[in-house]
Amino acid sequence: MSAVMTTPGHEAADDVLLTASADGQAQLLTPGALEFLAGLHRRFEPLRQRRLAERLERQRGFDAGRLPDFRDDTRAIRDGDWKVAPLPDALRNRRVEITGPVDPKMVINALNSGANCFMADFEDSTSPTWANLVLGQRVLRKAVAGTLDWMAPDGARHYTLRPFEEQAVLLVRPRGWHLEEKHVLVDGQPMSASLFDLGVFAFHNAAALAAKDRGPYFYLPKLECMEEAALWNDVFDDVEQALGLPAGQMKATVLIETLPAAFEMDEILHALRGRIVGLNCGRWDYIFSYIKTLRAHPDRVLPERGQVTMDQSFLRAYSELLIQTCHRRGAHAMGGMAAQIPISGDAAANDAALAKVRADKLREVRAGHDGTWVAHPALIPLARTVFDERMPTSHQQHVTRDDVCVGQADLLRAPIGTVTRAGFDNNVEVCVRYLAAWLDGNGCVPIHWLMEDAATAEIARTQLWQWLHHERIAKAAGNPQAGPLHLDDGEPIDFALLERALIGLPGRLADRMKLPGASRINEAIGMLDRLCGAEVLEDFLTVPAYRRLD
Ligand SMILES: CC(=O)SCCNC(=O)CCNC(=O)[C@H](O)C(C)(C)COP(=O)(O)OP(=O)(O)OC[C@H]1O[C@@H](n2cnc3c(N)ncnc32)[C@H](O)[C@@H]1OP(=O)(O)O
Ligand SMILES: O=CC(=O)O
Ligand SMILES: [Mg+2]
Repeated sequence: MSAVMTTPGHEAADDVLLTASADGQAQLLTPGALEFLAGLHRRFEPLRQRRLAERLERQRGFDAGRLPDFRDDTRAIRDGDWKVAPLPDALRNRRVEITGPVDPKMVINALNSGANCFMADFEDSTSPTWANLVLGQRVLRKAVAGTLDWMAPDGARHYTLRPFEEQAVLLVRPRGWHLEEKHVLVDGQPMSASLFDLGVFAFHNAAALAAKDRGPYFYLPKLECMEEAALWNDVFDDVEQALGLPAGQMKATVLIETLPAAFEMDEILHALRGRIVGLNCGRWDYIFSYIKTLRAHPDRVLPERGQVTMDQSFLRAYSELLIQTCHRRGAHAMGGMAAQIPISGDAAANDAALAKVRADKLREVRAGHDGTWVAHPALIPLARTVFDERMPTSHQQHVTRDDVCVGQADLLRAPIGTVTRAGFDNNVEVCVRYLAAWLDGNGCVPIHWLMEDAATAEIARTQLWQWLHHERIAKAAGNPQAGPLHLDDGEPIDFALLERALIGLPGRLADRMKLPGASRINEAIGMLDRLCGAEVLEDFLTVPAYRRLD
């Protein structure tokens, strides 16, 4: 193999070019690993591109007035009597799962947290700087090997892992199909971020996991249809063959977090039936996807973010359909993330936040979910108590929810509500602060004591766009009388309102210079202004933002 030298000291396999360098990269991206990644790229990139083109085509249909619906051509799958493969022991009891970005302290804290599972996240909560990705993969490799430790920079605390049997079961969430890894060029093309994240993790950890009677377990984000699930399945088959793993050793849990995917839950389970272990209600991306998918439907505008709660009927329908579908097929129906995190220094506010999380978990366990997510270790006992009290068995697949009857209209019904000035301003603030932190390498931040990540920020961004463009969209949809939307105090939602909110924002931020990503706030303001002003809604905030990273 003739190696191509890129950055001095960073070797790449034939026709693989690494365009950046980070600590420990040479031990991770060895010639063997790069050859493996190049193989994945060459075999699957054309299909990925086809699936992405189909997304655009599907969206063109929705923009022309069509509404998402259950497919006619897959009726036999929905009506058929089949089950997914049996679940591995390690993923039978998933009542509390903690999630978080992949820095060493987080990973150690999460694995030690007492949760049943830990989803190490390269997607919504990680800003994909090259340094973060390389560090994250190194950290996970050490975690699987049992050698991970971390010293706090001030030397005050040394973090080490609990014994393996006491650790949460590790699942990894690679980035979605829409993202590229620009630092790895194969034959001159950037490789898929999904294939990079999954490929590097599987390549380095499959053998060590197999030795512990585990496998590479993944959460798959932002799928839109069964063909995308089938693509993942082909990738898993290919990786298993290449690494000499038994078929089906790699497991998948799919996030149902796009509106189109809610109409294909059976089909997605079927496409991955040899390895899928569950579906998860990724509620934040789902709300974002609802807005994005129905952007050209002026009768389906959502009220402000705070009013779009899981008890709204379209979200209840989605989660109940997910439970019914999973339990019919022998898969777990995982709940999702409440955004509240513990509030320090204000006992009353903390009690109120925890009460909201408790109510959310209670709703999930009563509805029939087999487990749930928490964003913070302090929420684990609360979630565990709620599930232990009402779910004495390791899961509740016996709750078949035959009473649930969800049709197209139920999944699409827009909630009635309002947009307040505070809600509008909060969307602006969340977008700007999140984007600034993300550009600075931090993909998950607390803002006003709520966990904010790429999915929650996307809701804020797309809502602003949808409200601001409502009059134009409504006229294009055939309503020449349409006017702008209004705040509940009567002020029109227009670009003047946005400009005032953006200009006033820096002055409203207390201790601005201490905020994560403080130095990039003006850049984030400029980006949000452009994203909101564009006639065409950008599909993902992280795509233009990624061009500014590294
Ligand atoms: C929509 C979705 O996709 S949801 C999934 C993606 N989002 C997530 O995973 C959110 C993960 N959560 C987080 O990143 C964090 O909880 C934040 C950013 C919201 C808040 O973090 P912090 O401000 O550090 O919280 P806080 O100071 O209260 O943390 C206390 C301790 O808990 C640890 N901690 C907080 N959250 C987590 C977590 N998710 N996993 C592991 N440890 C955690 C902190 O590292 C800290 O540890 P230390 O005492 O050893 O220093
Ligand atoms: O990934 C989870 C979500 O809610 O989005
Ligand atoms: Mg998500």
